[in-house]
Formats: sequence, C-alpha cells, structure tokens
Amino acid sequence: MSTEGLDDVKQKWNKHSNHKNNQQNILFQTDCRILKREDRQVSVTQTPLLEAKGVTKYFGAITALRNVNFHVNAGEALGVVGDNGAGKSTLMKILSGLYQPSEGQLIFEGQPVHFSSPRVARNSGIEMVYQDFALAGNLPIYENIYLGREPGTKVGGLTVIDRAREREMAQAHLDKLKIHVKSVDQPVEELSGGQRQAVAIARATAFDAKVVIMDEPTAALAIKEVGKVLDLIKTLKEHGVAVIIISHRMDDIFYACDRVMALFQGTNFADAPLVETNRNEVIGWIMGTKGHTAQLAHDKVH
Ligand SMILES: Nc1ncnc2c1ncn2[C@@H]1O[C@H](COP(=O)(O)OP(=O)(O)OP(=O)(O)O)[C@@H](O)[C@H]1O
Repeated sequence: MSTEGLDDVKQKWNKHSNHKNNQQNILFQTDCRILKREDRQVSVTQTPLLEAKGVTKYFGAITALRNVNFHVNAGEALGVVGDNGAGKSTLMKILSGLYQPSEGQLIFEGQPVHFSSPRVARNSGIEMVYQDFALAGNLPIYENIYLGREPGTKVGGLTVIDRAREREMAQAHLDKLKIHVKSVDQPVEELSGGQRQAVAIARATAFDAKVVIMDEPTAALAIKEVGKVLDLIKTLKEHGVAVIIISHRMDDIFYACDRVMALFQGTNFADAPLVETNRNEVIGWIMGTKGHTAQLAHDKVH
C-alpha cells in the first residue's frame, strides 16, 4: 500500500488546479443517516454513540474551536482531517476528557455527560491512543495491556496481582483482535512500531472500549506495517467499536474509514460518507476549498 503525506497531496492538489468541481452530495448531521458499508447501503436511524454540540474552546485569547458539532456511531470509523492548527487534537482531547469545553455539551449514548478527566471518559468506554503509544518499554506485552488495571484479589487494602490470569487475558484479547506476536512475554521495547501501535490499541480496548480515538495511528510506521494497523481498525469496527482517526494520509482514510469530517480554522467545514466523496475533494476541504455541491449543502444547513 502506498502512503502519502499532506505535503505530497497538497502538491498533487496544486497540479490539479483545473480540477472540476465534482457533484457530490455532502451529508451533514441529520437524524436519519445513510451508512454505506463496502458494497451495501443501509439506511438507519440511530442515536449517535458520542456527540459534541456547539463546542467552543478558548486558550486565553486563542479560539481553538468555535461552535463545533461532532458525532460518531457505534461500529463506525470516522476520519478527522484538517490543516495544522485546525483544532483536531483539541476536539479529540475534549472528547477524551483531557480538556473541558469552554462552551457546548458532550452527549454519550444520548445522555449529556461531563468528562472532568481522561479517567472519567475511560470509565464511559472512551479511550485515546496517543502518538507515542504511552507504553512501558521494559515490561512485557501482557503487563502493558493491563498496566494499572491488573486482575487480582484484594487482600486488606492491597491488590495481589494474578500474573497468570493477566497473561491469559492478554493472549485471549490479542487473539480476538487478530494481533499476532511471538509471545506476550516479549518486552515492548523489542517490538516494531506497528506492533507497538497494535499493543497500544489492545491496551485501549482491553476493557470494553466503545470509542477509540487515534491520533495519526500510522504516521510513525514503516509502509509494510501500515496495512496491519488499518486492518486492526477494521477489526475493532467489526466488534462494534467506534474508531476516530486523525490522519493526514488519504490512503489511510479511504482504506479504513466510513465517513470523513473536516475542520477548518476551528470550525466544522464538511462531513460526508467516504463513498460520496473522493481524495481531491477531501484535500480541498483540508485547505478550505469546497466543490459547488458541497457549498450548496453547507449553505442549506447553516
Ligand atoms: N494547550 C494549548 N494552549 C494554547 N493554544 C493551544 C493549545 N492547544 C492547542 N492550541 C491552539 O489551538 C489551535 C488548534 O490546535 P490543535 O492542536 O487542536 O490543531 P490540530 O488540528 O490538531 O493541528 P496539528 O495537525 O498541527 O496537530 C492552534 O492554534 C493551537 O496553537
């Protein structure tokens, strides 16, 4: 699989300056959504798993997000795109409890929620996988998966960790996600970038995660490892997990996602099922350009 960075795609876009506006229908947030998966089209009405309504975030004098709406459904992979500084990370940090919105509301499973910390968000099943994976290199794979949440028995005020059980649970969880490692006893520092990413994802999903947020999951990976991580994202979807991927790589977005949303300068810019858009259009969104039909749809909902 080939991969391309934002600079490459920007160059390509510039070469396509005569690119004809395509006649795509851009779907914005409505109660009845069309979900297209692979070769079939299903029309469903469903409550989004996680929503943000009218979220604004100030950092002193800087407005990182202005009145942003967001939603993701169970079993959906959503690509979040936008140029540097568009507000992608800030929105994800709000969804995962690291930041609180200055204004606006988060809604989880149809109920208003307040995630005062990542721990509170995690207790609701929302996990973030960071770019540096946040793993302990000297510890084996299985200990990393359950680090801080080890199975065990309470004796007095202490928990006696059951390492044998932890090891078994780790192996079963990796099998469920179709992640193949030589041994769960291998220290993480011996693993490749792709395997570390897989362990970080296994850790994030070890306790019934409902939403997994990934910030540039393939950015640090060798090309041959990218496909495995994208396939792992598809496996999570099969288990009903909502996956949100910030990515600059069009190949990743168009391989693994069902829908893409674009932020531009801290505001909603576009949102469409992947089957209803194309790479050039999405690259245009990143740079703040819209096709004729997209503009009409946008005007209609604003
Ligand atoms: N902790 C912070 N303090 C002050 N300003 C911040 C902070 N975090 C983000 N910002 C600002 O908010 C805006 C949005 O930043 P954010 O990191 O969310 O963008 P991004 O789309 O994730 O960009 P990138 O692709 O470069 O990571 C930027 O102007 C950024 O400088």
